[in-house]
Amino acid sequence: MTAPTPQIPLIDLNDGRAIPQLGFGTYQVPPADTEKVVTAALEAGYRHFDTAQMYGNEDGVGRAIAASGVPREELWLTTKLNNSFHERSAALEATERSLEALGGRIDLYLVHWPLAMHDDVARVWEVMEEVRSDHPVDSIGVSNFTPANLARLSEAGLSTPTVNQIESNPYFVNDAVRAACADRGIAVEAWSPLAQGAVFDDPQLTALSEQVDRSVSQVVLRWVLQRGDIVFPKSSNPERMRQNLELFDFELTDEQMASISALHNGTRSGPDPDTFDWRG
Ligand SMILES: NC(=O)C1=CN([C@@H]2O[C@H](COP(=O)(O)OP(=O)(O)OC[C@H]3O[C@@H](n4cnc5c(N)ncnc54)[C@H](OP(=O)(O)O)[C@@H]3O)[C@@H](O)[C@H]2O)C=CC1
Ligand SMILES: O=C(O)C(=O)[C@@H](O)[C@H](O)C(=O)CO
Repeated sequence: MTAPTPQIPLIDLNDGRAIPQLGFGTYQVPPADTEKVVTAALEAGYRHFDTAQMYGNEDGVGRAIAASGVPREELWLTTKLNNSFHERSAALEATERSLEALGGRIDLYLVHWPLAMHDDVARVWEVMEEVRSDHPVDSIGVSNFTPANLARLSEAGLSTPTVNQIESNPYFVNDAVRAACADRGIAVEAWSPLAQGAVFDDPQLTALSEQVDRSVSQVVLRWVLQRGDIVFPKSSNPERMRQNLELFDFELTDEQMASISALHNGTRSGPDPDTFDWRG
């Protein structure tokens, strides 16, 4: 039995398409559990899923979707080109594998990490443009791109990515990169919005959650939405999946928003894009 999907706002992309602002993340969902977890998320009402070649769980996402009976046009599927596949022929092969796993169509395909310490980001972006022209890949974007990486694409005369998926949470607001994206008309997707669980130990967020009578998770996710970013929390727990969808019947005041942003202390939950070059 599938729950009615809540009214989730759409964010306009610079290629004329529109993406649901709230979805479901699948990092650290083990491949063996993914079909079950994504099935539970579909039942909770999620229709937008974020996966990646790096996560090794695209097959499970695809199986859950195929078994769900949810019409494909009601879904949004994002996946990401892995770090070891930036070179053209490897990228084309990896894209074919992702398409096969995900049922033949990708809504949004991202360059997962820039690897700018080794490669010219313009080269992988040219490959992404080719993929979009020649494959059932509707929109292309980037992830973990710095302002310098974005500038390199425009200097090379290439198209503007639709989105930049970057770390953003109360401890690492990432506002300089968000501003660079806004200047270029690039939508921001906020990864690890809950700082991979660190927000739950925060006394100030606990106090605010008691004040507004919402969970800490709901308060933080609402903060992300009111900042205008796209977000896809991960949970393997059906009750928490449902809770993370219930974000559209309350609002944070400007003062409450500012108090969350003031928690920024520069602590990342994940790697720094200027140095991360893992190639699995
Ligand atoms: N492009 C990139 O480089 C990256 C992209 N991402 C994307 O962003 C998504 C979200 O980020 P992610 O790193 O997964 O971390 P999140 O910030 O979404 O936090 C996930 C953690 O929070 C817990 N949690 C979730 N909801 C609740 C709740 N309501 N109450 C209590 N605990 C909760 C989960 O535990 P439990 O499962 O037990 O509920 C899990 O431990 C990823 O899944 C992935 O899709 C993430 C990192 C990097
Ligand atoms: O989740 C992702 O999309 C990531 O790229 C990160 O998890 C990254 O691979 C990492 O944190 C490795 O430790």
